[in-house]
Amino acid sequence: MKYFEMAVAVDQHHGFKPFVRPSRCKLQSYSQLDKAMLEFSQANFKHSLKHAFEITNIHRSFSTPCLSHTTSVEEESECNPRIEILGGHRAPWVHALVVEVAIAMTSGVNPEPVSSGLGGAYFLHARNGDRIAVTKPIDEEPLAINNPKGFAGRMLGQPGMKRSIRVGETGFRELAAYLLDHGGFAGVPPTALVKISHVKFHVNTLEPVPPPSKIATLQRFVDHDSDAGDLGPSGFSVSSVHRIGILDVRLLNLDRHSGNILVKHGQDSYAVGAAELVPIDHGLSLPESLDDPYFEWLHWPQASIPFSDSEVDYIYNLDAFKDAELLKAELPSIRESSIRVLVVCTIFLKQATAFGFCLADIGKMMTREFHGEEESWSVLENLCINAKVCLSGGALNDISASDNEGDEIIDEMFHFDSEYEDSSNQVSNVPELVQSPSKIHRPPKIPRFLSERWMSKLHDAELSHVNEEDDCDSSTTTEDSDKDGNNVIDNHKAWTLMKSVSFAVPNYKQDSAAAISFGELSEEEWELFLENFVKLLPEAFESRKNMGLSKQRLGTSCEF
Ligand SMILES: Nc1ncnc2c1ncn2[C@@H]1O[C@H](COP(=O)(O)OP(=O)(O)OP(=O)(O)O)[C@@H](O)[C@H]1O
Repeated sequence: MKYFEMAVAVDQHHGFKPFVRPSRCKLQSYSQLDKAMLEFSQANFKHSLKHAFEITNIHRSFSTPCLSHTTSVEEESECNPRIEILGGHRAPWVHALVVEVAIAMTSGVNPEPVSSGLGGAYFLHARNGDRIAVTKPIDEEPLAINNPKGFAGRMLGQPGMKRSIRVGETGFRELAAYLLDHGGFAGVPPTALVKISHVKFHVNTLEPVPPPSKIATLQRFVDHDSDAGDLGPSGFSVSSVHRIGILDVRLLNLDRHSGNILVKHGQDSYAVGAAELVPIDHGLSLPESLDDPYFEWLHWPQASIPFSDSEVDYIYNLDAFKDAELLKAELPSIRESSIRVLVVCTIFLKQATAFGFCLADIGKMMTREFHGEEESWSVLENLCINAKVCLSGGALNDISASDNEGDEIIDEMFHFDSEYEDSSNQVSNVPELVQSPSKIHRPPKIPRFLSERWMSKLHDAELSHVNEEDDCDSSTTTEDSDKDGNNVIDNHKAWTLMKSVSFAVPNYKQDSAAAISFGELSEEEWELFLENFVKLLPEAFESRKNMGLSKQRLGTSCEF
């Protein structure tokens, strides 16, 4: 049983800020505390302000580490540890977590640096020594200026470990993952974005400096027995694997390695399928452009088991646009380009599930393939390239007229972060494995579906699964002559043509420097892109299914 006194402090920048200190009021549970804190902080502004003034003296006299009502001058001079919520106010359990941490900070225990991982992470302890939270300051991320593990060097906002995610922006994504994990479906631990002041964190300087204020993620510590890297997957429950996989697909998680999955054994620690999994570390999710995800579960047998009815229901009820609104409301710092990646991946997941694919099928379609030293676009990326090709409809006729203009249109379809090239020169102390490629290549060549060159390529391509009618239609009716006798192509016919061939042509060669992004599209283009994308899905899925079935047939008919 815990005893708390609750109060709310207010400042003009951050609104309501809860603080507590051990006291007389009795609460039955943390959920009750969380609810009470939330209600309290949402109370009438004037009342809370008055209350804040009333409690200011109590706060000071007790030297609590809580959120106080102070001016910025007072704030500077005050040196008690402080914590305030910057993001996640309305998320469940967040207030209880922050309150608990605030109380723990009274004990003056220093954060315990976590040895694993590439970024700076710290365990926070309760007075009794139990770990209660993990905090990760954003300036200690891998490559960020104060990284304590030798991976420092870049400025906030420059490309990070993954070029599609900037340094200093992984914290938003950790909170986004928690916000999007509706009903705790995947079990992302309660997470908030906080500002922590007057606490000893790492700073890369030899000068003695007072502990700085840091923006950090704060996540509930989850008791666990090991991580997924310590065990074979046979012990993991099917639903745990599916739920984490569903989250990863929605977020296009680039970093779901086994160390980012905590394992809690069931009562019988050796029972098959009994262990529950807890996903952590979502900082490399929601990239600004499509990228190559890493899904550790991809080859676990559980991922090939069909989704259960309740999982299918959950997926069916996902609303990509509501999720986008949620992120915009709760996390204004998340970029539109990342939100659009969420929308594309959610639609892809929903449609693929409705088509009957299992988690492994879906994960594979999102992952790039390597052939020798060459990497090829994923099925999802190919789809998006094709849906973007359709957007250039207005300019399509121009492509055949001039190679240069055609190149421009192709360039527009891919995202090249010119900052990347510039910023890579400023990198220092960055291990070779994460340095930028020395040369930025041209974008991958994609078929110019209206140029003569591309048309002839199409005819050469193996169109085994394309039905004859479409084939015949596309070859005879898509080209007309303009008044100068040049071939021009009607957009509608072009669409029909593209639809019929887009999954028959070989994967376009992937170029490591290119990425498919959506942030640059106007609202109108974005809507049109999504329309195109959804139209293309059934054909792509059918094609994929046929590939799978033919492989299966090959397998069963083989005699050894
Ligand atoms: N919510 C949590 N509960 C328990 N332990 C945690 C939690 N979050 C992180 N940890 C522990 O802290 C370690 C480092 O955390 P995390 O993986 O998030 O850091 P990172 O620096 O981003 O790592 P990476 O190099 O994998 O990106 C984890 O391996 C895990 O042992």
